Amino acid sequence: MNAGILLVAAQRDLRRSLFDALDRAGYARLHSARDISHAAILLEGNAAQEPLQLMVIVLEGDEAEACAACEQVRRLPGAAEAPLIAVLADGASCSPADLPPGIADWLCAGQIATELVARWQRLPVAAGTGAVPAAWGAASDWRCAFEEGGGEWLMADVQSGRLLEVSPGVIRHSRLPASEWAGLTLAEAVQFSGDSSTDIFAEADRLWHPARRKSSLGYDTGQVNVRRVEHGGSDALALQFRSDRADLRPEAALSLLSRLFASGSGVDAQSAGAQLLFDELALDYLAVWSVRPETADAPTQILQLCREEHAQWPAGYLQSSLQLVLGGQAMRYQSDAGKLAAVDPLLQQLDLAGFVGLPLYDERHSVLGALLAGSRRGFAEMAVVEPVLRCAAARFARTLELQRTREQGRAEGLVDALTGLPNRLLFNDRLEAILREAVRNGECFALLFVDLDRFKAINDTYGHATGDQVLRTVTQRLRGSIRASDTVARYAGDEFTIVLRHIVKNDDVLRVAEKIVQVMESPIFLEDDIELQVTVSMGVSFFPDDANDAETLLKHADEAMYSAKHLGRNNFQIYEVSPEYAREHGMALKTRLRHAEGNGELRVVYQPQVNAETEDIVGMEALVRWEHPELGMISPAVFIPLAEETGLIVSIGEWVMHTACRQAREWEQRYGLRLRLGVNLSAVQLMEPQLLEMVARALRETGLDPTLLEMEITESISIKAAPNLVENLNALHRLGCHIAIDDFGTGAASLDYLRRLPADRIKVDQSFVRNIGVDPDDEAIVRATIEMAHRLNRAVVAEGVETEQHLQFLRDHHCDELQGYLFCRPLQPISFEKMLAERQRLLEVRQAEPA
Ligand SMILES: Nc1nc2c(ncn2[C@@H]2O[C@@H]3COP(=O)(O)O[C@H]4[C@@H](O)[C@H](n5cnc6c(=O)[nH]c(N)nc65)O[C@@H]4COP(=O)(O)O[C@H]3[C@H]2O)c(=O)[nH]1
Repeated sequence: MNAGILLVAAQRDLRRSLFDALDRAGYARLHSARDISHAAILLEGNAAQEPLQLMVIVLEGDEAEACAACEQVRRLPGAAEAPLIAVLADGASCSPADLPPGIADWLCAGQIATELVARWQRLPVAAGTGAVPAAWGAASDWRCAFEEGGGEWLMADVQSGRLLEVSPGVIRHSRLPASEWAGLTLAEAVQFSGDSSTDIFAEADRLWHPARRKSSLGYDTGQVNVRRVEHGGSDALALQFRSDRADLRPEAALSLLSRLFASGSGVDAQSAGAQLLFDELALDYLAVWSVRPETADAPTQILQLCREEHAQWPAGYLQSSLQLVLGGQAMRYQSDAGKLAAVDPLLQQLDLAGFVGLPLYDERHSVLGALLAGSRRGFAEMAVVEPVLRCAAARFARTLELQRTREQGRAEGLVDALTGLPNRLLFNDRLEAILREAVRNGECFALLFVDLDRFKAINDTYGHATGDQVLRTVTQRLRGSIRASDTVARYAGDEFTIVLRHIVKNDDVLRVAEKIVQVMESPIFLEDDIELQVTVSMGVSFFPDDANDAETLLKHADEAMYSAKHLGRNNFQIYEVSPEYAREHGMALKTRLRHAEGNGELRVVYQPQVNAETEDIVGMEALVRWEHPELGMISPAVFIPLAEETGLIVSIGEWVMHTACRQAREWEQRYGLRLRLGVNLSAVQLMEPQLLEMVARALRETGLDPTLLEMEITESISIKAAPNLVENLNALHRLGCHIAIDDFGTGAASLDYLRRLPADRIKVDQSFVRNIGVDPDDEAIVRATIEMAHRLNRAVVAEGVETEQHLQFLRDHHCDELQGYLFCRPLQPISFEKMLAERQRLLEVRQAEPA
């Protein structure tokens, strides 16, 4: 039995690529972890310390960080002996040479899809770990190492010391036919430098030793390692040889790529990257050209390296190879580029035998330029040179594209001159950034597409100057209707776009949309006593409910805006998915949700609650997240209703309860802080006859003091419609747990709730808190709620505290505790723990200071 494969990568897309690569190859039991603590949680069930089949860890940062990460991963259950493959992330500043000992192999992040499985299968250690693919055949037979990939392996009989077999890699790289190897002794084939070879053979220690391997030119220097294996039923020695020869090998190519990627992406980095390619691939010519198909300008050379100093450079239009590449044709000549010389004066002059020409493409696959590389000797290892050049070409293309986008931005400006709002270009950029952040934090946001009704008529009747005044007034009104953290932009002539961030309930957005429609209805008074009324039609789409990407979200909001126009203008419409799509999408999500818990895709994050006066932490709310392998972080606002519909909420809720109680107990023991833990209970859970038993079990198994646990129940549950609700809550109260009423003020039964339920605390809903300083009616609700709760001896927590103004108001009105982004966002356990440790450190420093 083995415990499966562990994947550790901080970046979601890398985690995804690792998972996909192994999943596609048919490996089961993949534990995909964000970091070491997450990995520890996933391997928690591995108490028997079953060995892991493989561990793949993506390394970021410098050498010390990489070594620390490898050491930590080794300490996980079942990880001590498991083969470890390191992946160097693009940002890693450690080089392959710095990698700690004990790494079975390494590759670059960009190689995961193509290389990971092949490398794993090529790893000799893979053979001994059980569930390896059938292609490996009998685990004890080392023939697999000979059949897979291009590595250099030599196998010798222990008794006679004679070679049994050499891999095709040895034959290829030594340039000696198989017949030359047959019958040789190991000592004739490989010579160790320094040490006595017999000792090394005897110890078979798997360390890399300097050595020379026979070749057509005498010997190639390099390194060798030796292992004792069973081969074809008898004892054998397996030697793996790594040549130092200048010829580019896969390993050298990967190392080159990793250095290329580490060289950054600016213009200087581009020259440094080109120089690296030129030196390492031993090129005689390397050039990068740029072309702008939208203009009639001739292509320009942006970079050139050449060993021939006195070449007469023909103009670009005379270089037929360049013209072909700029026309989108890739060229690839291993050693016969000479035949192009007749038609290309450059190749003729440089006398190139090997030549590769690659178009540089932008995102839309238009040609932006060309990469040309040539060698007089030809390319011996074309199978390696070409992919390296392709990766380099993709990188040059990205830099070129970025430069052009920046130039375009500067030329067009990013801010609309009339209204001072971001223009379409800047808005699109911001929307992408908001989207990335929302994915990272599992947040929802709304996109509003606002179109002025009949604006053209205003322009035609009153002139453009009046039209401009109207647009400025509309801008002010839009800005006044949203929060500072939201974004409004002038998307085109009379179209505006708005992003409302951090939304918890879709109803909050509807309130803002209603408000915009209303404020627009007030007349606009212009110079010359002109009074106008401008109305808007608006469409709303939601992330992630309606789409996961910016383009589709905009498209959906735009479609909804057109339905608002069709419905008589001066209104807003929410994007509605077609019933079939909703059904399919919902079904697919539900199916995935069934496996989310088992697949380890659920996470619990924790948001601190602080004392309103001291701002010191007094509690935390546990909030669940679903890290879907394809869709990214899914907000509970999306999947809790699905979980409720399917009944899965019972097991998900139980998992959250256990995880959060265990975490709270751990922090309590480590920091001695008696932090209250708030856990949400859904209506479905509250009606469950086994609720009390489930909570009692979680408390018993984790050892958390019941008085530290607080159940958060939403006020929108109807007491009448929920059998067992009052009994369940009374029983939980008797157990010692606290009860908090969540979203207070949003339901119709607030007072009834307070009267009939054993509530200790109420949480003022964030839709009211958000409007402090904006809407006097909502301020009055917050004030009244605090007063009433205090009169009934209940404590009050305000949710969604985002600004200093909110804080001041709540303090002035004696709210007890606060929760919101002003203090802290919901945090992953590792970050929450860092915060607790930092708090403790500060306290200790303060105590140590003389009074
Ligand atoms: N805009 C804004 N938002 C803030 C701020 N401070 C906190 N929030 C968000 O407000 C929500 C507070 O949780 P809630 O009202 O219980 O509302 C929760 C709760 O009703 C439900 N939920 C979350 N976890 C669970 C769970 O484990 N079980 C159940 N049954 N429901 C859960 O999903 C709802 C949404 O949760 P989240 O998306 O995590 O959203 C959280 C939190 O991220 C702020 O300053 N500004």
